[in-house]
Amino acid sequence: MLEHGVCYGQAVTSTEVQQQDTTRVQIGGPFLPITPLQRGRGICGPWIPDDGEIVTHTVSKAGKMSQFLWTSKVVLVHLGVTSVIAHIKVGQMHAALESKVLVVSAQVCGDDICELEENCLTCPADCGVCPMATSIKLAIGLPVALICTGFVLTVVWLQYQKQKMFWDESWIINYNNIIFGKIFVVFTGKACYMGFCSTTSLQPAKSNSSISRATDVTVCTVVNTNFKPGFIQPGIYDGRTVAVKHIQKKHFTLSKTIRKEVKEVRELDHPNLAKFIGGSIEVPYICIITEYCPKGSLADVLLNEDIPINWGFRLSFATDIARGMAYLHQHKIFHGRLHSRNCVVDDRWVCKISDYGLMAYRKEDSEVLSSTFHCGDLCRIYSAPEVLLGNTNTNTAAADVYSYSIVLVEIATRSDLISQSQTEPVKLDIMWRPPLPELNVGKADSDCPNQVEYCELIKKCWSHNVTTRPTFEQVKKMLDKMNPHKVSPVDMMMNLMEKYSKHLEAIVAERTQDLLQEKQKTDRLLYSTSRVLFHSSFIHQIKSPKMTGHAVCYLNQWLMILDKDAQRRHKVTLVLLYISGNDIVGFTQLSGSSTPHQVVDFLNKLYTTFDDIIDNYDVYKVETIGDAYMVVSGVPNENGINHAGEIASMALDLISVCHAFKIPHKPTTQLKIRAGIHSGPVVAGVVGTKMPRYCLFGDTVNTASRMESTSEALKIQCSESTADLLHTLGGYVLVCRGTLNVKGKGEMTTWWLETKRSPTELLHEEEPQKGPVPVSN
Ligand SMILES: Nc1nc2c(ncn2[C@@H]2O[C@H](COP(=O)(O)OP(=O)(O)OP(=O)(O)O)[C@@H](O)[C@H]2O)c(=O)[nH]1
Ligand SMILES: [Mg+2]
Repeated sequence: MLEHGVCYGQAVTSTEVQQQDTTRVQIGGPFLPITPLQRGRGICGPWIPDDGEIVTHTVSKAGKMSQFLWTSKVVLVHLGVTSVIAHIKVGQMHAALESKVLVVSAQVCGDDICELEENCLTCPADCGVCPMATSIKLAIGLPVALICTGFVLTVVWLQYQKQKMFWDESWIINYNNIIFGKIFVVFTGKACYMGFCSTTSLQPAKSNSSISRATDVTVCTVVNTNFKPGFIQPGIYDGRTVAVKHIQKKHFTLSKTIRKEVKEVRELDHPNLAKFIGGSIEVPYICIITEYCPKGSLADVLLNEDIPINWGFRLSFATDIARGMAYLHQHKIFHGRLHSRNCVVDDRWVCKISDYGLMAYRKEDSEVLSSTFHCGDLCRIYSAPEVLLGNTNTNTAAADVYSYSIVLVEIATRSDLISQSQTEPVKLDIMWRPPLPELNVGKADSDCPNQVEYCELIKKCWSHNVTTRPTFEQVKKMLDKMNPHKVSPVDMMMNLMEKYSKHLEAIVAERTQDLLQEKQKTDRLLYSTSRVLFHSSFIHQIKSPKMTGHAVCYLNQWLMILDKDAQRRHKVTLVLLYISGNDIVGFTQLSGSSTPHQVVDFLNKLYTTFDDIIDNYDVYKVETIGDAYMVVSGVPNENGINHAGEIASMALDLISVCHAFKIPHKPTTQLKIRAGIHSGPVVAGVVGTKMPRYCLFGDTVNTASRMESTSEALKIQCSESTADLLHTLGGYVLVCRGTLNVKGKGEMTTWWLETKRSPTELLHEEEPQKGPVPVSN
């Protein structure tokens, strides 16, 4: 059984192990490769034969670990649970120790041996790095290739676009497609503004072009003498308003230079640049079409004293120009003609640079190529000294900065330096500078927030030393520093408008107060007048909330309201009282024998007494004409059949008061009045606009009048219809007068109204009266 021994002394190499197809196992501690019967090499056993029998044997020697030969370890080649039996011989004593161990495969990555179980993925250290899979190669290579191709294509495309843009002629506008309105020019004494008339008058341009254009040129030449040969005309192109700048050229060639210029300006896009839209190249309608800014040029805005421009606005304009110019310079475009008329203000109060670039395109026949400003000598004030001296190219960044300094002065002073220069030839001196603005410093809106820095900026910008002039980027920063809490122009405008509206509100409140006071006065007047003219219920009606919207003070509206009343017929009772001096002498005689003053005094006293009485009844005094006093009941407020009773009771009161009434200037003369009452339908309404009166119309009025005229002094005559109503109401004593031949009416039975029984009298009556009151003839 112990035919195989374990021998020590020499370890095999891994190559050998591989070659010998052995398995290395380790049961703790250093391992030994096991090879079957390598006796020749001094190493033997233990080994496990193929039959699976687990047999091993070793001879142990005691000793220290360091002495090498102490171990009794057995190296097995069988995986799984196996027994390790150690036969130990100490002297004569033999001992066998068995230990069960689990033998596992030991793969060591990093031993420079690529085991079977190992591969490039699990152990690249031993087996080497796997070659890259084709899919990975594709996954990496494809995007890289795509990116590279994309890049190349983009470059090519950009180049193509550049070339395409260069040759592209879509910007060329057919002049016929521009619709022009009539130009109007507003003189403010200092500046001219141009704008549109109503769009209804718009006509296609060419039809009347020669005349209208000539006129337009004349207008503008007159206004801006010598300043500009061209002019800006607003027009409508492609549905939007555009600024059309005509160029006076007899010939036009779309040269490469012009194509290049156009391409340059078409590529520009900045909120502070008036956008180039296109141009017409058809002689003689050569023009450049740009975005139209409705507020006009900066000069127009600054010189218009009606526009409140606080310092927030001014700095905003200055910043806008600096931004636009910085953008232009960034694109290597130098303006060369920067002045306040080439800065335009849009409807949002944003300042934009106009007339930039396109030097060859806009060059007019009359211009010398080298000249910069169209405005000639007068525009010299904007030209940098080095330009005037001809030392440098006309279009330089520094020259633009110099021009900008003059614009800054204009912004600060709101003055027209060009007009002033006409009277000050000194400005033709290249050393000339406008005086630095004297600005108010303070916290108010109208004050410059930082006068020193603003003037410093101007000085730097117009410095004679070109190199010390700031760039527009620096100018922007300086302005930002000056105006740290800047607000957008629209917000500023809103603030201004808010202030303005508050101011307006105060004015409106004041005016409203005045109006209210006036209204109160009118109401008072109206009340007092209407008390005379109308029944109080009308006034109430008119002033009721229902009538809101009808201006109380407008009499015509009253008439409308009251006229509606006329559409109805009312059942009313009317009394007409007529004054007669005595049986023989009527009112005419009475007034004939009295002074007018006495008559007025007398009537006033009488009617005041009457008016006091009628207040106690549901009646409405229709009118008093001379000696006639007409009262009605049943209108405007209907009251069933009570109108007869109300009028009857009132008439009795009036007659009784007449008994005691003393005519002031004839105290001994008994006042005698006649009264006649009739009930029937009337139409009520207000007629006329002058002294409008609530009048009653209808036969009832005539009949009542007949009742009065056929009545007797201090008596009340009633028609049959009134008598019937009074009988129905009860309590009235009526005596039938008999039959009367009434003019226009024929035979009429009439009644005298004698008295009215008091409630107590009525109670004491043993038998209540049935039917009509007993009548005594
Ligand atoms: N409302 C409005 N007015 C403009 C516009 N552009 C120019 N203007 C006005 O038209 C006037 C004439 O403009 P231009 O023909 O360009 O002449 P200029 O600007 O004075 O001078 P150059 O441009 O240097 O030739 C300007 O002074 C402005 O008052 C605009 O877009 N809108
Ligand atoms: Mg211009």
